[in-house]
Amino acid sequence: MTETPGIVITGASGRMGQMLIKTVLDSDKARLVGAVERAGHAWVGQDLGLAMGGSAIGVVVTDDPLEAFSKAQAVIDFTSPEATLAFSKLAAQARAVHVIGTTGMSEAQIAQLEPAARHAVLVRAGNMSLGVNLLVQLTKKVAAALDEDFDIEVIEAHHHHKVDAPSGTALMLGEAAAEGRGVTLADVSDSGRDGITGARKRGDIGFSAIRGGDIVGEHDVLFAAAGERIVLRHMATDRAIFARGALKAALWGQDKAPGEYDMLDVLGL
Ligand SMILES: NC(=O)C1=CN([C@@H]2O[C@H](COP(=O)(O)OP(=O)(O)OC[C@H]3O[C@@H](n4cnc5c(N)ncnc54)[C@H](O)[C@@H]3O)[C@@H](O)[C@H]2O)C=CC1
Ligand SMILES: O=C(O)C1=N[C@H](C(=O)O)C[C@H](O)C1
Repeated sequence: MTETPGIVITGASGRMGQMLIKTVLDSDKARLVGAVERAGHAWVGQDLGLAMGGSAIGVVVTDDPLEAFSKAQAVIDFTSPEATLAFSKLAAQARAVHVIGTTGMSEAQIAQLEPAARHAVLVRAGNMSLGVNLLVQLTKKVAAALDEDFDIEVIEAHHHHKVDAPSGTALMLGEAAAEGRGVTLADVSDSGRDGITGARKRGDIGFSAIRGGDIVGEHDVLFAAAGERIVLRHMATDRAIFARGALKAALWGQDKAPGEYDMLDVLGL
């Protein structure tokens, strides 16, 4: 019998790291073969199960990503832009599928993933859930059907720890709306309104961010015209939806040619 793919989780102690570890441990389609944390983190050198407050599982948390990746068929990475860039090179070296959930990457950082994608499969998405990826397609469709009499606004809400705005999901939805309208998001994006901003420009796609408490992630795409409004909404109440999507991507990537992919490819949407 062939072994199931071995998975390494980076950012093991994080909100998503811990959810991903539970998801892989619960799955009969994959094995957890490594867990990576940043150098100096209290979990490094500890058994992962004990560090998470349970019983020992025989996986020791390491701060040496290459050593961990060399034993794996996939790396699932929800960390920070800088860490993700470094991991992309090492995952490519190990020929492991690199599933990237990290958000807040600049255009320049995203461009720097390209050399890794020549040697390995990269799957990157600002949101790995089935629901949001369906919403992306719906947004594109609705935007294509309506003209600029409908103002498009993307409104997102997240927990108070989140460090980037607009969220990766909001940007995916904005891109989808722009694509549906046949425009480039960078030309029409309007975020961070404050002060005397002037009236809204026709055709702009606006972004607003709410941060508070333990909100997992909520996204509205509002199409507002004179006399009527359409609201497309996704509400995440459990981070398991992102972890399930990421594991699906890691398994999907096993027999794919090197290159950059997203969750629409994985889900066939
Ligand atoms: N694409 C998606 O579906 C989703 C994406 N995210 C994104 O995932 C990222 C992480 O989110 P959270 O888990 O909430 O953050 P978090 O702050 O709880 O976890 C990040 C973890 O990465 C670790 N880390 C940072 N640098 C590292 C390095 N060089 N080596 C190893 N570990 C390192 C930190 O120590 C921390 O444990 C964010 O960018 C967030 O927006 C979150 C949820 C869903
Ligand atoms: O940081 C988070 O928590 C989330 N980040 C992703 C994003 O930036 O859209 C996905 C999800 O909304 C949760």
